[in-house]
Amino acid sequence: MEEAEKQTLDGFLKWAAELGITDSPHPPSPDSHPPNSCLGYSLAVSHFPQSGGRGLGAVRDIRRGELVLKVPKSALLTRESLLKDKTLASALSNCSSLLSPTQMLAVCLLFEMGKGKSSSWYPYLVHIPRSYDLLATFSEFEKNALQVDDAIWTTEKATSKAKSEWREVTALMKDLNLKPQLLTFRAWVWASATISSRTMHLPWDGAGCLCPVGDLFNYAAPEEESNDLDDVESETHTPLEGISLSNGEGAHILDGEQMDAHSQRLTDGCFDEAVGAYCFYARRSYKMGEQVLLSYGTYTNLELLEHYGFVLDGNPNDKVFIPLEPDMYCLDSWPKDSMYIGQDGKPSFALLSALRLWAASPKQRKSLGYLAYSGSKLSVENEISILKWISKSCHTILDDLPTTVEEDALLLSTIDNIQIDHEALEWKEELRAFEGELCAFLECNSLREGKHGAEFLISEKTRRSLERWRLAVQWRFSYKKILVDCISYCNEIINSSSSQVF
Ligand SMILES: C[S@@+](CC[C@H](N)C(=O)[O-])C[C@H]1O[C@@H](n2cnc3c(N)ncnc32)[C@H](O)[C@@H]1O
Repeated sequence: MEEAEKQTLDGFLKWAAELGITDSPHPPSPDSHPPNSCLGYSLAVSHFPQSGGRGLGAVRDIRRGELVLKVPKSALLTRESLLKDKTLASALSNCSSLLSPTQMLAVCLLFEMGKGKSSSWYPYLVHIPRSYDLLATFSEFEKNALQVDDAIWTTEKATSKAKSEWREVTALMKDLNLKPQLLTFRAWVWASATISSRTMHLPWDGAGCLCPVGDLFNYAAPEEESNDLDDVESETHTPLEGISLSNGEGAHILDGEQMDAHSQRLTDGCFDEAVGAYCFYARRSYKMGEQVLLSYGTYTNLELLEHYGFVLDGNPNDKVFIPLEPDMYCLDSWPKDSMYIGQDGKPSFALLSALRLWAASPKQRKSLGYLAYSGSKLSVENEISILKWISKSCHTILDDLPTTVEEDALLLSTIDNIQIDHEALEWKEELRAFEGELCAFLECNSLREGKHGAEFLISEKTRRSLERWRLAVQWRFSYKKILVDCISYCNEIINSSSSQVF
């Protein structure tokens, strides 16, 4: 970390301590001086290049269920706290019924940013990232690099939502005399992305809150997520949404019974009314030096990309939906979004059940339908026919995409090399296999190839575009990998079942 960066970080952690933020269960008594940092007892800010960059590491061994951070209500940046500014409050009061809570918080955030160093939140605001990689920030090239219609459509939807929300608040932001650079669509996307990727759930405010220091926890997917329909239905997509893990006043560790009750829940941070603070508990035990992670909720990789701007390798909650005809899902009552192929390449319970019924004869359906509902096979022939159908569908999807999973793996490692070593001359050789896509990247970034290859220095803007291109390729790679694994899974079962038939 550079010296200047370290100094502002130290200043921020001191400011946070003065607000009562602490990683210790034994805060100083009210009449003593606040410590120089809110961290140091359980956590420290550190860099984790493989999982989220800046994050929080354990400075001691931490036990599962321990309280690791407490952020008092008064230290949360909310609409309520920012609306203490009278100018802002009066401007917003005229149009509050026309705007969503998130739009209002975004306007409040931009207004506060406009105050610069005179904002009381400045020590915190200065540490919020200045750019994001959420789908709404993707250029046309980056969007097309996703290749899959569903993902492209989700990106277009995210961009058009951001545009229409921005248009709706433009007059208000002009009334507030925001500086020209804070009135732009770029600034709006920044504020919306800050809220999408950093806010935490509050029971009383639909926009949630920005939680200084608490928003430095990087993400780990909730473990042991089952494919039960109950879980599918109870999934939540609120950013960093919390479910109460409250243990009552003065208690700092969840007991075994409480952990059991909560261990399957979706998050490990929540606002605790009894304590009057946002409380973060360790979801598992950590060794000193390990990164302490938070589960923001259950997300597929496309959802992570849309709401948080990253993709998780081996995300246990990732899914691929294959096209189904209406007669395939009208025979039962499974919701359509429960019919998918899981991250391990296995078809979900509901998909298998629906297809077993669809492939059965009317007579079989009548006499053996109950087996399908309970997740059992109807017959070897029925099973082979549906696995063949699934495998063929996966092949069709893969064949329609412009690159293979192997090509994507190669492109990913090439982009990684470019990110590590910006030697422009190596570009051309390494990327020859992806000439079309490379040309589009160069063109979109107003770069041209010289006679020795791509002769240019990578600007900050190009570096960011390269990162988003990488994310798009990483996403499509994990998507295709699921389909490839599903084909192998189906073939394996078909082969072993065929030997039973013949
Ligand atoms: C709440 S912030 C976490 C702290 C953040 N790393 C920072 O420096 O401010 C959420 C953002 O961190 C990054 N992030 C969190 N977990 C990640 C992970 N497992 N892999 C990659 N990026 C992650 C994403 O950019 C995400 O939008």
